[in-house]
Amino acid sequence: MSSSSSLLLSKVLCKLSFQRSMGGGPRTFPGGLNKWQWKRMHEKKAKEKERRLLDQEKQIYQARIRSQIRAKLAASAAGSEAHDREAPTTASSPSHYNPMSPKDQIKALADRFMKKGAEDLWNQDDGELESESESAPFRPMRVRGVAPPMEFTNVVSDRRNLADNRSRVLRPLGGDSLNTRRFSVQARRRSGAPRFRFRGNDTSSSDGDDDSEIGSDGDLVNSYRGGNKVLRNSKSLPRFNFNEGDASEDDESGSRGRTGVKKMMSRASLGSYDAKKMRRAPKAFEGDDSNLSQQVQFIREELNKRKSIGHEMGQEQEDSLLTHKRFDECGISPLTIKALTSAGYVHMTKVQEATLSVCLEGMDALVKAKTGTGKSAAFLLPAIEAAVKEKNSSSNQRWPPVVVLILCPTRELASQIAAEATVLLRHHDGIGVQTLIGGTRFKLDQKRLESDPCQIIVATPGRLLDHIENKSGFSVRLMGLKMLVLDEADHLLDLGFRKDVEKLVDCVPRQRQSLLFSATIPKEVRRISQLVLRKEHAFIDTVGLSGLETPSKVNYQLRCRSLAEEEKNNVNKIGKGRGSGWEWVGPVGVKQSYLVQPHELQFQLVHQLLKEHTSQVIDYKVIVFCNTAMVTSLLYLLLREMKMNVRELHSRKPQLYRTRISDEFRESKRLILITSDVSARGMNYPDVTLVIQLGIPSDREHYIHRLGRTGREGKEGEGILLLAPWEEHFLDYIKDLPIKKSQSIELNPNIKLEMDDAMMKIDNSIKEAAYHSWLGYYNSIIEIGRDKTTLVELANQFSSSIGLEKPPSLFRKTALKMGLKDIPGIRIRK
Ligand SMILES: Nc1ncnc2c1ncn2[C@@H]1O[C@H](COP(=O)(O)OP(=O)(O)OP(=O)(O)O)[C@@H](O)[C@H]1O
Repeated sequence: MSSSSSLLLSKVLCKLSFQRSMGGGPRTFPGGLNKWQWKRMHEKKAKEKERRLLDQEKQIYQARIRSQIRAKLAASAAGSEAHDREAPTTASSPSHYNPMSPKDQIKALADRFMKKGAEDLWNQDDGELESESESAPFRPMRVRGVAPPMEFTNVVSDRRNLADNRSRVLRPLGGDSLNTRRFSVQARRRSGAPRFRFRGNDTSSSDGDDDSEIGSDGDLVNSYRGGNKVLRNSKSLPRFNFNEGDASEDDESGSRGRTGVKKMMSRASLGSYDAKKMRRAPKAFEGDDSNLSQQVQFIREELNKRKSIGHEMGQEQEDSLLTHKRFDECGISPLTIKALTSAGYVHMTKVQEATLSVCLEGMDALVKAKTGTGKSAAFLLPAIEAAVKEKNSSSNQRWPPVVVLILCPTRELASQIAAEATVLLRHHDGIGVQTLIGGTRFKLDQKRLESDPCQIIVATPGRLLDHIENKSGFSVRLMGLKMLVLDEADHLLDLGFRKDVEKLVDCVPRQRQSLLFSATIPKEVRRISQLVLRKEHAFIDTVGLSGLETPSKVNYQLRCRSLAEEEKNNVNKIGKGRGSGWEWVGPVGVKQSYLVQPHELQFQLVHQLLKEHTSQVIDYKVIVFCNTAMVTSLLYLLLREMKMNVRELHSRKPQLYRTRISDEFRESKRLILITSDVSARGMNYPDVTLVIQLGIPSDREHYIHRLGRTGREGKEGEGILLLAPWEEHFLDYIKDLPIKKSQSIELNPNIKLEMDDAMMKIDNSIKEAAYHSWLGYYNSIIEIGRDKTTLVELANQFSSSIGLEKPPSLFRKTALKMGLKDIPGIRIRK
């Protein structure tokens, strides 16, 4: 020991003994510092940290200014000279930015940074970065690797979207252009309405079920989802434009160290998709003698021609979910290609095209794509490739390590994904997939894991944790994990599951690839996703500029008809079919509408809607979503009593039953499924013709996912939301979606009598449970649950509408927990 260090040590010991002799608690801190030194050191550290953050903010701000100037310069280069001269001034003009000085701006940003939840530093309050210029040139490029230097803000935005016809006609023929892809971690355009939130109701049980319903004793269990109070602002966020001049912008806007490779799509390879075809200026007139009317006529024709080219191409792209890119172009192993081909997958869907290369490169990704657009295959293919790679590199072990772990929120979804993986793995010997889901015998899982080793596991979080905690060998197998996938990521990161997911993430190696997929990715989830993802991850959003997560495309259905018919009816025609026997018969896609009806009439309304639909659509297949398992059960029994062809599926049913019903519904036509939110996400039931949502969904995301059970793979579908008058406020949260009020339906009084009869036949215990779960569900909704007196009145109306003489009583403890103990109309169980 050197003399200086021994001196220091003796000083520390001396100080300690002095303090001990003075009595009281420890007065020294590590390194022999006293309280004040310790405090000062921390203050200094905090100041340093603050300064660093301010520096970062400053850089970001400067990058924004530079980016703005470049964007303006680029725009003005294409536009007028006058604009060109103004560009640098406009960059900082108050119309685009806050009228603050840069210094104030940085300070404001830094102040906000210190507040809770301020990680998303570039939100709408920062003022517009730049306008969503329609005239901004579309320049396809390829971005590889995003390595942001900062903890919070990393922006690499590729704004190639399909919002306008110009961009639509540019398709990634060569394979490298990702025109539907946008990369970013923060500073992203917000799609819409504020997040509709529940105050309570943990809607997920640990086994991954997704019902919000009463506890096992029939009592109301109201576990709180507190703390999630972040409201989303509906204002759109500005985004950065990338163009040829943006090479340095990547660095400046928070991605220092990133190796950006931009590939310009060759004009030759664009073939008929050359967007410039549309943008090219009309041929110049030569000679001065051409008269003005000729010129006008020429320009008109030219414009019409361009319009029709754009329309055809845009329509072609919109119509098809598939892109031109084939699976055999992207380095997937031949055996997987063989399986894909026999499953009928030749071309990629948009989300697959946008994500596959990134995921195959080993990068972490957060992916948002519409429901029913092939997200499962988009993560299964890289997962299979990871398993193949690992199998080739590792020796034959008796129990191979688990290479890929796929987490799903529900058991049915896990089974469905495992089934899809099995199909894709059919030609790969020695690579297996297994499910670990609740509701099955734990011992059986263990036996399967031992007898049938697998590299890919699809699991619900609760059961997976059981295995980790109770089977030591299993944790060892997880040490070889290479890829973690979260399907329905926003739901898995929501409060109901988050703790489990956090624990699971702690049990797997840090050196892994993580992929998060969902049709909905709210702002909070973007932030929380950092729990799982590396900082350097890609955010891939194929939902596009419309920001509509629902399959709400509006295209034109063309129906062939005879010319004679056309002349007779003089119907509305559009470009392509003009004069050739085509007519425009209106928009198709998923038709969304809502109906308002008091709760006591809603069952009857559902019955009437079902009757109408089943009489009109030959191969009908309908899903009716209820908010709780017990209301699902009641409606099912009621409709069954009324001789409708129904099935029920919710978390109160045994797993074997659930699997059987799920399989039956998948295979069938002419069947109605009454279900709770266990079927809301990810379930791929082909050809669902109608989705009815009974009552207010728990949030905007649930509405979208439930609706997404219809209109899959680009097919048509219909969604109807039934609301009570006091539930109409929910419409504010989905006002950006194309949902329209439906014409009111006159209810048949005879059906009412029939329904009352059927209701009488249902056991009172079912109705009581339905009442309890109804009360629990609505009590958890902030807007309704706040006014307890009204809530209880409404619940009592519901109770009498389902044929209960008086409202069922509650346990005192439950009433207390729900804040309903002294509310008039609540009966307490003695
Ligand atoms: N490349 C492809 N070619 C043809 N069909 C495909 C392709 N990719 C996926 N599909 C089909 O599209 C359907 C929907 O796929 P999938 O269930 O993966 O959608 P999703 O985006 O995960 O939906 P959700 O958001 O509801 O979970 C499935 O029937 C699947 O077989």
